[in-house]
Amino acid sequence: MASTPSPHTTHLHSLISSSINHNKPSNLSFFHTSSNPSSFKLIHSFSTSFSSTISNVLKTADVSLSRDLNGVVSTPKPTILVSEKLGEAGLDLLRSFADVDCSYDLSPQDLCAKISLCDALIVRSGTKVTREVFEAAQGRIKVVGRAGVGIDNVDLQAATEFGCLVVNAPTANTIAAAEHGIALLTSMARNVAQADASMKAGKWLRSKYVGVSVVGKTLAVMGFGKVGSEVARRAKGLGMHVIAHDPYAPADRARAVGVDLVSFEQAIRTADFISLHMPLTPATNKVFNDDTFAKMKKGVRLINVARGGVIDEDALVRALDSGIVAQAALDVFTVEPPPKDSKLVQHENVTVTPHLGASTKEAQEGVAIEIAEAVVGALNGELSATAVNAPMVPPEVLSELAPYVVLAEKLGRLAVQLVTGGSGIQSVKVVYKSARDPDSLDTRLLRAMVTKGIIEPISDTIINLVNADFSAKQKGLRISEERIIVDSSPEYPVESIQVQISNVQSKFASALLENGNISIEGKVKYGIPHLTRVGPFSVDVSLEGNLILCKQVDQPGMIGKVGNILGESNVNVSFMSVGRTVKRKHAIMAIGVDEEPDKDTQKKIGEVSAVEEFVFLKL
Ligand SMILES: NC(=O)C1=CN([C@@H]2O[C@H](COP(=O)(O)OP(=O)(O)OC[C@H]3O[C@@H](n4cnc5c(N)ncnc54)[C@H](O)[C@@H]3O)[C@@H](O)[C@H]2O)C=CC1
Ligand SMILES: O=C(O)C(=O)COP(=O)(O)O
Repeated sequence: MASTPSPHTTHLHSLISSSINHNKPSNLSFFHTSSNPSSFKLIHSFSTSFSSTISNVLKTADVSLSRDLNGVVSTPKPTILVSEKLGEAGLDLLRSFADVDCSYDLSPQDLCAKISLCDALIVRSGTKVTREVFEAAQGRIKVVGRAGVGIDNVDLQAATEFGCLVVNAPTANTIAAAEHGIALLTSMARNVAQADASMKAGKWLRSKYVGVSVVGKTLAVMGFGKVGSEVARRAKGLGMHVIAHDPYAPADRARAVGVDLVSFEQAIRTADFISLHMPLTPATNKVFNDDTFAKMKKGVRLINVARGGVIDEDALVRALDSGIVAQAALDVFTVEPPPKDSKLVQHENVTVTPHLGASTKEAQEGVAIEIAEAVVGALNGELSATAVNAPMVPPEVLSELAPYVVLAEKLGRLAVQLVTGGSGIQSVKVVYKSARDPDSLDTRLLRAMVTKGIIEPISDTIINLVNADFSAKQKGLRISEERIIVDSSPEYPVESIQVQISNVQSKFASALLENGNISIEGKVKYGIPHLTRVGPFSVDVSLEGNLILCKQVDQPGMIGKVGNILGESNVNVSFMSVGRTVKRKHAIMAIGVDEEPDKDTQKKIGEVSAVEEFVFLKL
């Protein structure tokens, strides 16, 4: 039996090997391209190995190492396509890490043609990242970065299905958008744009452009998020009475700004000015329509720096013509740019800007840096704090869960290999034993990794944190979780993880519990994932290399017999553990092996008279 390496080394090795062994040809390996992984000095720091684990979770990086003629290992740079103008500071940051292709104004066809050569795509609001784009990417694109807030131009469902992470830059343009909202509000109230245009046309129309004052007027802020609350704060400074409608905003946040949260109806019935700051979603699509305009105070003034699609634009023209809406100031449109003959744009009571809300120098530099950091981080395998279609897992949680993440995937991978081929897996249960309060144990990562371990060996799909739940659902696989509180140290997040697969046949009957479920259980010991239970049998082997599970009559000499057969075939045993339920009845041998025993060797093991069943499993 091999001696146990130092926990730290083995921990690192297990983290690395998990990313190496589990890569598929279509998803280039993160660390090496050699056929002999052990020939590499792969890891020199914990942070590198840690990032490999995270990459394994996200599989966002397509960063293979290669050797030059002198054998020096180098990492080919990823390629990032930037399809709309981005601030220089962000571009510099991207260029220090990747080959950056700034191709603005691409047609949808050109975008589809380019995308399969890119690892990441950075867009603003002008690029439609459709399902066709993800299909055309042929699995290469790993991250879409939206340099701004609204992600309605990205098909999130398609991104998720293709395992592509979407990140945005949610904070850097908030003030710019709020300032633009206020600029539109005040310039509309005083007819600044119209008066300016008329003067430039040689006119001097003082009585035509008498405006309205804003002080004392009621402003309804629709959507009390980052931009909405900043607009509210500024409007208070102008002496306006501010109310807000937002079904998800906490009342105390509104109170802190001196704003009353009211219902949608109350907001639109009582406001003199209505400013829109909600996202465009199926629920908000055309929420301002003939019906809602009819309920508004006659002469209301409307500002939209959110998304054009929240307004039925034809209905707005009607409301302007009838005088329900006295004026509108619009930065955003259903179709951008709107048609040149748009009645709305041409309407004399409408002030328009070409989607300039985020367009200040300061905001654009900020957004560019924010998105560049998010995209580079994601390509490096870090979980993003601004992920839009994946759970945001704080770094401290992630670092604590790292070895359990590896354990979870290996248990999934082992469990599925115990299922007799052809049995459809429908129901998997993951049981976590932990001393921690179930509410403080975030298991999304672990569940995703169990799912990955189960699905990847039996499908072509690369599973990651983004698409794990979706892929399971697609395959009709129900993954349930149970958390059991145990009386151990809460210092460790998880005491053990058990994976059960129900209603299937097993090729290793000893892995079945009394309830007929295949069950395997593991623990992290000294940072190393271990298999600790197979069905009702206790074992204790480090989850590295490959594994032979062998059930035999519990009698002397069995270890020697099987060990000899493996030795004769030059198969190196790394770990071995024997477990039994009752003395001298049946026992299970769990043998870690470095090489895969050939068919002949496996046959010989099966022929040992006391061996009742055995199975070879790849980790
Ligand atoms: N014109 C421009 O250049 C810019 C436009 N925007 C747009 O402004 C909008 C708001 O951005 P942020 O404040 O940063 O986002 P946010 O996510 O901080 O705020 C949005 C708020 O809308 C609320 N909301 C969701 N559904 C709602 C509904 N049915 N009714 C009322 N409220 C609802 C949410 O609860 C949230 O509080 C987004 O659509 C964004 O795309 C943002 C920046 C620049
Ligand atoms: O951040 C947003 O939601 C915006 O609308 C800004 O859009 P832009 O990046 O200027 O095309």
